[in-house]
Amino acid sequence: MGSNPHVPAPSEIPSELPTPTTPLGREALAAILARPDRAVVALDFDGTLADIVPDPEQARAHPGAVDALVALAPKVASIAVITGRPAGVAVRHGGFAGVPGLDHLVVLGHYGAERWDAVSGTVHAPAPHPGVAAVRAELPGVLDRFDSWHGTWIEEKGRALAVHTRRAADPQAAFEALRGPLGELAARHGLIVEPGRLVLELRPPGMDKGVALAQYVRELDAESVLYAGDDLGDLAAYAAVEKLRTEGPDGTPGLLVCSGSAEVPELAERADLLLNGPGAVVGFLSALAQHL
Ligand SMILES: O=P(O)(O)OC[C@H]1O[C@H](O[C@H]2O[C@H](CO)[C@@H](O)[C@H](O)[C@H]2O)[C@H](O)[C@@H](O)[C@@H]1O
Repeated sequence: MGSNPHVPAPSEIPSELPTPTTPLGREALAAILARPDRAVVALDFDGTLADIVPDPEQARAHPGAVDALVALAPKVASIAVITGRPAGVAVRHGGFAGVPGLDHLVVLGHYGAERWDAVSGTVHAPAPHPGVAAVRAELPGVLDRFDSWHGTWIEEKGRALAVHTRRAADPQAAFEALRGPLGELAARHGLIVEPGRLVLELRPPGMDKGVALAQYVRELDAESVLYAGDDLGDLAAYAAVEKLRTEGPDGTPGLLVCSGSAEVPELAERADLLLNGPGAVVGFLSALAQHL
């Protein structure tokens, strides 16, 4: 990336903000501070804006999350939540609908296959993949063949099915035991397995958070991007940011934020800024809003 005279030097990052540990991260944060109106802020939901809980139905945005987004929204080009959840579920659990100040929020659900926007309040989505109905019919029988079935359960996601092992007697053993068989089942019906935090999701191929994020950054003609995530499904978005940094004459500055956990070390290794879970992510977004 060439040095841009309009972008402050990374040393000018306010001391109240956590400093990214990488030069590219510091450069990206400086670019966001210099031209926030050209920055896209993209955020994962579970594990990043919402604490991880045993029952996905009980997950809610961190208490300070909506206020932080409201403070940030008028200062940046756009805020997008990019999640593996159905878009409508993330909107409901996040408390994102009808919030003054979040009138332009976008939620890209099912890894980008669905799109909800606050302006219309509706979800746009492609036709369902026929493989999902076939997998729905066979999945209970496949799980019954394994002892690790006890405590595992199926989350019905409409366009996908997720097998959770967090509440199994040995969550990691159940996850490992089921990964192969569920991969075979998914492949037989043209689906893929998306592994996550003690969850194996059987879903249609062709879309991921990286594709969704790159498309959104292009759509907004953004000059910088911040992406925050915590799980394996967020690695595609990390890769998209890494690619955006290298494209074009100067690249698009990108800040990779990790909502850290002991469960997924893979993101921390690639992040520019490691934060201690959703509370710290929300604190960072609030502090960022104050400095824009
Ligand atoms: O892309 P995300 O917003 O991070 O969504 C990924 C999956 O999140 C949910 O599962 C995770 O959170 C649950 C609630 O805290 C937790 O119980 C589970 O162990 C985690 O894997 C959700 O249930 C999935 O459908 C999402 O795909």
